[in-house]
Amino acid sequence: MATANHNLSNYDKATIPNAKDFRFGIVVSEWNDNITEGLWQGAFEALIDCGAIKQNIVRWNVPGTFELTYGAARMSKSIYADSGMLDAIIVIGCVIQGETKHFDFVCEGVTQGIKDLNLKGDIPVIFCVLTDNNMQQSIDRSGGKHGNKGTEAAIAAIKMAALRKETV
Ligand SMILES: Nc1c(NC[C@H](O)[C@H](O)[C@H](O)CO)[nH]c(=O)[nH]c1=O
Ligand SMILES: CC(=O)[C@@H](O)COP(=O)(O)O
Repeated sequence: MATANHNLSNYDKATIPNAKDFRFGIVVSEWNDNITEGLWQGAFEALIDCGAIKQNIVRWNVPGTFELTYGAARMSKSIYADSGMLDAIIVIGCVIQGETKHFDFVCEGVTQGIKDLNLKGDIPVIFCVLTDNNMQQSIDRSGGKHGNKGTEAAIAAIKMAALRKETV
């Protein structure tokens, strides 16, 4: 189903576990920050709406989407003295097609990198990366007419944190 037929901000709290006991890490790319800040806001607000505690949400910034993999890998190894390991990580980026093939390599690199972290690591890493043809498509998906992919990612993070807890 294309995003055009599925608003990214829609969720039913009755189908989502309470997030009050979960710890979340969010790694945010600074490239296209007019978009990534909107995605961050959507994710943060949805986590809080579903019961997460503000002190249990850790944010790190990285220069661009390609660095999200390293940021998530380092964050997954970080022990938070006051709360222990994280329960889920969300990586937030926005890649927009330019004049060259660089778009393809950044998108492929982050996709494979995050996939590998999910296969090899113990903490689920949620892929909140827009890979758009133009800025308008990114605007539409970061709080515009198609909703907010950050919201969608937050719900996925809660559900995967619950799955991880249930399958220990
Ligand atoms: N063009 C975009 C980039 N490019 C930068 C890379 O992500 C990376 O930071 C650089 O190659 C150094 O390693 N990043 C985005 O997030 N979005 C873009 O549209
Ligand atoms: C995704 C990118 O790296 C891209 O926006 C860079 O633009 P260009 O391909 O014109 O150098």
